[in-house]
Amino acid sequence: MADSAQAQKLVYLVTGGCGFLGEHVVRMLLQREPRLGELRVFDQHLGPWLEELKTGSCWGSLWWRGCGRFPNPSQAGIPTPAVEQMMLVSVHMDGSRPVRVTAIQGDVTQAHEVAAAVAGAHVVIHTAGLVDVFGRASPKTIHEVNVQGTRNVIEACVQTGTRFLVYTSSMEVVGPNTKGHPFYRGNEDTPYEAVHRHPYPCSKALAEWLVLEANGRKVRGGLPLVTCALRPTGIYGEGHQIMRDFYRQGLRLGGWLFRAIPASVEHGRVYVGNVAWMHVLAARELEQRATLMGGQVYFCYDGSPYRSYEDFNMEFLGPCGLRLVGARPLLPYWLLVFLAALNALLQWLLRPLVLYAPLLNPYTLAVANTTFTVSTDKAQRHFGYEPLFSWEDSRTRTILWVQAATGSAQ
Ligand SMILES: NC(=O)c1ccc[n+]([C@@H]2O[C@H](COP(=O)([O-])OP(=O)(O)OC[C@H]3O[C@@H](n4cnc5c(N)ncnc54)[C@H](O)[C@@H]3O)[C@@H](O)[C@H]2O)c1
Ligand SMILES: C[C@@H](CO)CCC[C@@H](C)[C@H]1CC[C@H]2[C@@H]3[C@H](O)C=C4C[C@@H](O)CC[C@]4(C)[C@H]3CC[C@]12C
Repeated sequence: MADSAQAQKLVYLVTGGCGFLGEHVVRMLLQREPRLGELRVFDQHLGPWLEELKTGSCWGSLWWRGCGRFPNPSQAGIPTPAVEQMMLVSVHMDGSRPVRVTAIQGDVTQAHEVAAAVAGAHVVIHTAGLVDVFGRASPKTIHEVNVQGTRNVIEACVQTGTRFLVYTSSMEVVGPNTKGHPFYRGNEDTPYEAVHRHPYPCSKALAEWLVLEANGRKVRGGLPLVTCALRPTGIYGEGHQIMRDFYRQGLRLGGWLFRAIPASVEHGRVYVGNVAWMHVLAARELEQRATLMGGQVYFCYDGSPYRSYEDFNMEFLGPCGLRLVGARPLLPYWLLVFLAALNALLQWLLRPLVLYAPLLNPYTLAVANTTFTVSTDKAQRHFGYEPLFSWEDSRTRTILWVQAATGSAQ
């Protein structure tokens, strides 16, 4: 955004700001976005850490909770959301600059709630999504949240005059595809047959398309909307629940995990802090580099090594005391396929009675068992992204988190 506006304080909205990635984006903005004046954290479930922030060393002043009125709702004639809101007034890390943080409990599927939250924001980072590859939610719900929710965010930007939108997409909009074709260290231009059947990747692909297609639409006031999409591979780091689940499973099995996937199958992984940093940088640069970045997609990458899903997890779980048994998969692949299909059948049979949603199903097996890694520098070339955290830092931080998060489980 223009140099003359150096002193201008910007209003950011992060949807899904209390999720695994969203929390890191929120914290990153507070730490690393000098022009942040107000931060709106929009989520269906507000995290308790938001309240804890006010007592942290970098936060202060006052906060209040209740049915507060949203600060700027009437600007575009948008009604205020009928949701509980929590408002925090904070100071920035260096103690020099006040940043207002407003937590908004809301649902992206509700257009009026989204519009009220977006009104008056300069930039929207849309990370809210229903991440479900285990069959916990219905395909309809996944579509509503991921596709209709994204449509609502776009329409809210158009109606209220917000010009900059960064969307958290996923590697899964590309693949692995249903045919199990490897994507070996590919980039944004690598040809690949992107064929999806599962509701989650289908919804992410459709939502990404909506976001990219909206680039250039005129927003209220007549200026064009500028959008881009970031595609993380498998994110890891502090707050990664599946990593914690694997650790707990290993503890239950006496400290052992059993190899199911060949070590030669590479699965792309990226540290959450670097993904968050990429979002902050992309959002910051969208105005200045609108022509270059508008309508573009970027894989999220960093210095994390190329490994199989299980070997990569062992980088963290090993130092926490777990061992991965077997240089090769202990079960033949056909048996895994059978077990995955059995799980799917059981899920279907039991659905009227109980939700059975194990980690292993035909889709997760296919993802874990198909090479999908990226090698690109597009984000560096387009908006100057360099990973903020080295592999060593990312690894250490994740290990410390696993140890702390699971301390009580031991
Ligand atoms: N975790 C990964 O490995 C990964 C990889 C690639 C892309 N992504 C994408 O990153 C984004 C964040 O994923 P995550 O792993 O942090 O998941 P998450 O479930 O931890 O976070 C998603 C957040 O969105 C919120 N949310 C869900 N439905 C909502 C609704 N209807 N209204 C408002 N908020 C709602 C949730 O409450 C949650 O806080 C998602 O869009 C996901 O598709 C994740
Ligand atoms: C076969 C099992 C033996 O141990 C291992 C199953 C692991 C799976 C549960 C996970 C393997 C790959 C993961 C996915 C991947 O990292 C990328 C994703 C993209 C993102 O948009 C959402 C999450 C996920 C689909 C992630 C989910 C868990 C895996 C399928």
